[in-house]
Amino acid sequence: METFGARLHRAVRERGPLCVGIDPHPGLLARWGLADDVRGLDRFVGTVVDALGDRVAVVKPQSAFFERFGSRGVGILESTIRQLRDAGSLVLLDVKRGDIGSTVAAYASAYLDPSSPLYVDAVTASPYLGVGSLAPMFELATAHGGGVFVLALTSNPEGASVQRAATADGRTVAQTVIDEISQLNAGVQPLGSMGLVVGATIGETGHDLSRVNGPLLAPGLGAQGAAAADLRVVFGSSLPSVLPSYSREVLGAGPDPAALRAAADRLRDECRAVLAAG
Ligand SMILES: O=c1ccn([C@@H]2O[C@H](COP(=O)(O)O)[C@@H](O)[C@H]2O)c(=O)[nH]1
Repeated sequence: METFGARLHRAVRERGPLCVGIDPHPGLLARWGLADDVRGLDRFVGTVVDALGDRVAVVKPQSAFFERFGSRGVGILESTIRQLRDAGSLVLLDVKRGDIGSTVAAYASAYLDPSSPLYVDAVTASPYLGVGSLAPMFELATAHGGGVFVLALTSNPEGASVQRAATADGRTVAQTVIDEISQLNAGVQPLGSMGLVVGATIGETGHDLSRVNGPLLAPGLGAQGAAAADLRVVFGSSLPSVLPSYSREVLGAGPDPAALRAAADRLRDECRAVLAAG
């Protein structure tokens, strides 16, 4: 069985370094001329999948925008996941789950067990009940070739007061998360399957990402103000492991499928140039 790290490595080589988020904000539905209801959601997501599913390495549905329509929204999420996987994109579900270990085990089976209707290639997870509490996710992901992206240094300004707080040994909270994930990926080739989320907006923070040996998801590009060139400052020598992620910046180009594709291609090429120069 091929690991998630290996599958991601191949997808990025074949399709380029880009993750596109599916975040159907009410404002975007309106701009696309769609109603803020389940039909509008279905049309919006269908257009994105048809336009991008066969050319983008990773697609990241944001679960919140589906959940807000209840069971019918979650039903659309299920079919979206299936269609994206059929089209060849890796699916990273942005759900930021975290809890005590026994509950994390249930989240793991919801997203990382191939028999689940919401089975995806990877999920985002929150480490604030302790990275160790996420062990059932790491274990199920490893067993089935999946991945987990753990929040480390998030793109929002409010994150810093928690994530950069000092622990008893002097490291920041974020650095302890980074170090624990690095241990899980140690020695794995070509890339570990346990990733981190590090926002492109955060600037130079002095955190050491050099031993992560896993993918670094970089949200915050575009709508939140960061540009591809900022990746250099944030990631330095870790640039080759960065997976740049854009949602509204791409989705705002719709609903014309050709315009969606052009936006994704342009951002992928910009990021590829920055990552290659690193
Ligand atoms: O630190 C983080 C972690 C996750 N996100 C998520 O990424 C997208 C960003 O959307 P844009 O439209 O590109 O701003 C969204 O789903 C967030 O929940 C993040 O922004 N920062």
